[in-house]
Amino acid sequence: MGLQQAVALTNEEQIAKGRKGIHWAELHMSLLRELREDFAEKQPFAGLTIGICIHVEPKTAVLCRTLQAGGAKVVITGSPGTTQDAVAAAMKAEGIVVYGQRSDDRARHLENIHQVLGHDPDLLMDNGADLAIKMAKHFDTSRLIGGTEETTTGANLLREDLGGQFPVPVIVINDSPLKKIMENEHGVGQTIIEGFMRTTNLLLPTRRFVIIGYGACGRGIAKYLRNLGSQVVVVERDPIAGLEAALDGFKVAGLDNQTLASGQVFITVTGRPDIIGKEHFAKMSDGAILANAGHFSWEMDLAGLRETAASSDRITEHIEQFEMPDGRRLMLLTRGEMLNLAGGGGNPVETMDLGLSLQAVSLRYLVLNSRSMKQGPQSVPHAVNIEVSSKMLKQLS
Ligand SMILES: NC(=O)c1ccc[n+]([C@@H]2O[C@H](COP(=O)([O-])OP(=O)(O)OC[C@H]3O[C@@H](n4cnc5c(N)ncnc54)[C@H](O)[C@@H]3O)[C@@H](O)[C@H]2O)c1
Repeated sequence: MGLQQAVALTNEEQIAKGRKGIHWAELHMSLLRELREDFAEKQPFAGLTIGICIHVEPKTAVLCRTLQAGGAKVVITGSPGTTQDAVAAAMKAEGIVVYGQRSDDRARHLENIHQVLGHDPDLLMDNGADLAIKMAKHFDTSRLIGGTEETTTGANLLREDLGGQFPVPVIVINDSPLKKIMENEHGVGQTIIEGFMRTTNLLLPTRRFVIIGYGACGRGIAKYLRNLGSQVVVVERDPIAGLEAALDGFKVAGLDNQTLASGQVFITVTGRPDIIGKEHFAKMSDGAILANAGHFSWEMDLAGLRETAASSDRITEHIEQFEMPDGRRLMLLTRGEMLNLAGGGGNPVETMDLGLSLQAVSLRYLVLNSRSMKQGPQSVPHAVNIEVSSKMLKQLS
């Protein structure tokens, strides 16, 4: 099938399209539907504003509706490159305040974060600590009750950049064993492959992948790829995680000359910056494909790649070709943004039902208990994990 011509939709058409996507997600999000009924009755967020930074797409729209049903004013922005404009239009039509659009870059994203914080939120739901760090540095935090943080990257930033100091409790959703198992491993594993297939239209069996980072996400990607016949080499800094990869049957190697020359696809998924740099680009083979599954595109030195390349050319919506001075071509997928979100449909609906229910139940927990909790980043309370896992187990079995 050839490329389809993009046709601009009217706002009404965008709303209708967004609503259909949200409807499909909601049909498969039984945990959030159940919570929505409970929240509608008990109004745990009555009079409160919840400031959110999370990908704007159908599943998070279902979460926003759930919080809205519980009495909250919901103000949201997405992450650069992942906002679905039709979903944003449908959310706005339901009274949710949405900032941002798909074409936003990092600078525009930071302006959107500022706008969300301008609504004086009582609760924060963050994805990459953008809201929390900006609020701690530039806004009055006196009315803040607490917050949640979705990602490993955000938790690292809170713990390292702010030294764990934040004036209210922040529940780190990613620390929940439930999210690690269901979303990071199985959700990301399945959908990074979907993103690769959709953006490249290439065969998986026999293709040589190098997965950098063998945490929950990397483990999922490596295992799903192997199940589909790909050859996988794992690069891992931590010897414990490396040992686990080896025991799971993968070749574990450094990002050395041999790995760089033989790899056909490199996927970063560490949550850390500058994992692949100029010295690595210099040794990759002609046609090597670069993709990222980690939260920020900073895992590859893209500025360095642009600087070194003799020229670059966008050859499809999602593939940019960089011609190096020696004639080799490197192919960057989805601008280095998360491949499963920027190039695919994002994590499977059921995994997000679990992750986003952890968010909703944690926010309710903060409203009821924040005064007795310690300040700063902390794990998901046991009671929240038990409530959500029991419901999910019932659904899946
Ligand atoms: N794409 C998505 O939908 C999605 C979903 C969840 C999480 N994430 C993101 O994916 C990233 C990884 O998440 P996770 O839960 O797997 O984290 P994790 O902390 O469990 O795993 C990261 C792994 O990377 C390794 N690592 C760090 N620096 C390295 C280096 N220089 N070389 C090799 N290995 C290195 C660490 O040792 C660790 O084992 C984070 O940025 C997270 O926010 C993305």
